[in-house]
Amino acid sequence: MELFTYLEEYDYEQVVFCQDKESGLKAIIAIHDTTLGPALGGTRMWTYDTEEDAIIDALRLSRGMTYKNAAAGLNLGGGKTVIIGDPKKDKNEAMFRAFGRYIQGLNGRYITAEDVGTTVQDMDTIYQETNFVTGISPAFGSSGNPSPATAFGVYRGMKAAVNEAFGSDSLEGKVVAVQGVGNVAYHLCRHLHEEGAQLVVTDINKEAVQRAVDDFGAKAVDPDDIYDVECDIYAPCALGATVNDDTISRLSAKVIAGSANNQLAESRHGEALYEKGIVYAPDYVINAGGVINVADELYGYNRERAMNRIEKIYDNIAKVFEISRRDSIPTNVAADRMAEERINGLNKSRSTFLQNEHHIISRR
Ligand SMILES: NC(=O)C1=CN([C@@H]2O[C@H](COP(=O)(O)OP(=O)(O)OC[C@H]3O[C@@H](n4cnc5c(N)ncnc54)[C@H](O)[C@@H]3O)[C@@H](O)[C@H]2O)C=CC1
Ligand SMILES: CC(C)CC(=O)C(=O)O
Repeated sequence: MELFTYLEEYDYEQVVFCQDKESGLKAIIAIHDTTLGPALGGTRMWTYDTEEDAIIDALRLSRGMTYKNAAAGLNLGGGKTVIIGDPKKDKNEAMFRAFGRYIQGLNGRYITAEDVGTTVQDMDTIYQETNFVTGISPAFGSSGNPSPATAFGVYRGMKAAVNEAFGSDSLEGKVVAVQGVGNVAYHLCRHLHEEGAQLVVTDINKEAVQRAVDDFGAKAVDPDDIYDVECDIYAPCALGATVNDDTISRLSAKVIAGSANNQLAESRHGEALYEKGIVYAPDYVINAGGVINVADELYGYNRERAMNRIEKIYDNIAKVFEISRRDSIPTNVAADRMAEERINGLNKSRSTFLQNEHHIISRR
C-alpha cells in the first residue's frame, strides 16, 4: 500500500501510530477531517491478519466518521482508532493508560469512545489520562455505553426504510435477518420484538445467539446462512463489507438497514442495490445514534435531548431517500452528497483568518 497516495486521495489530515512495548499497545489513530470540529470516533480492538489491514480499517472508519458526524448535523469531524489485539486476551490497564496519553498529546483534535472490542471500563481507564474521551461511566456524569442509543437510532431508521419499501413503517410481522447480536443488535432486537417483528439471528458467538433466542424467540441460523434467509429486512450488525458481489445475489430482503460500519464492500455495491430496487439505509446515517449520544456530553449530557435528536434519524434517512429519488442516484451517493454539502459549506467560512496569541510577535 502506498500510504501517502491513499491519504492524499481521500484527503486525510493525520495518522498517529502509537506503540508502547511494556503494555503491548499497538494502535493507529486516524484523523480524517476536522472542518466541522474535533474528530470524534470510537476505538476498535480487533485481531487483524496484517498491520496493513489494521491501517486500512482505521482509515476507512475515520472517513466514515467524517460523513456520519456531518450528516447527523454534529459540529464534529471524523476520526477513529484501531488497537491491534484480541480484546478477550490482550487487554491490560497499562495499555489503555498509554493510549490515553497519546490522545492527550493530540490536545483535543481527537476525542474517543467505544467501538467493537472496547467497553465503558476501557473508556474509564483512558479517562485517567485524558478528558478527551466520552462514553465513560454515568457515575462520572457521562452517557455510558452508546450501544442502546445506536440501537434506537437504527430502529428508527429501519422504520423509515420500511416505509420507503412497503408504504407503511410498521415492523409488525416483518422478518428481519440480523447478522451479529452483540451490544447494539441485542437492543435492536428488543425494539423489533416489541413491535412484533420476527427475528432470524446469527453470530459467531453461540452465547449471544442463545440470548436472542431465549429473550426474543429468535430463530438461529449458521453465520454464512444468514444471506440466504427468506426475509424482508437484512440487518448487518457485525463487521463491514458484508454487502458484496457474493451476497447481493443471495439476499431476498427488500430493505438493508443495520448498525455495522462500512456495510458496502465498495461504493459500486450501492449502485447494484439501487438497480435491484433494494432500499439501502446508508450505514453512517442510520447508525449515528451512538455518536449523537456521546457528542451530547460536550454540552453537559442530557439524555432527553440526546434521545430526541436520535429519534430524528427517521427523518434523516427519509431525507436521503428523497435526494436519491430526486436526483436518480443510489442512496449511498445521496448520503455522501448530503454530508459533503455541509462540510463544503462550512469549509469556506473556516478559511477566514482568526488571530490567536501565536500570531503576535513580541520583541522587546
Ligand atoms: N456500539 C456502538 O454504539 C456502535 C457500533 N457501530 C457498529 O455496529 C457494529 C456492531 O457493534 P457492537 O454491537 O458495538 O459490536 P459487538 O462486538 O458487541 O457486536 C458484534 C457482534 O458481531 C459478531 N460477529 C463478528 N463477526 C461475525 C460474523 N462473521 N458473523 C456473525 N456475527 C459476527 C460478534 O461475535 C459480536 O457478537 C460494528 O460494525 C460497529 O462498528 C456503529 C455505530 C455505533
Ligand atoms: C461508537 C460511537 C460512539 C462512535 C463511533 O465510533 C461510531 O459511530 O462508529
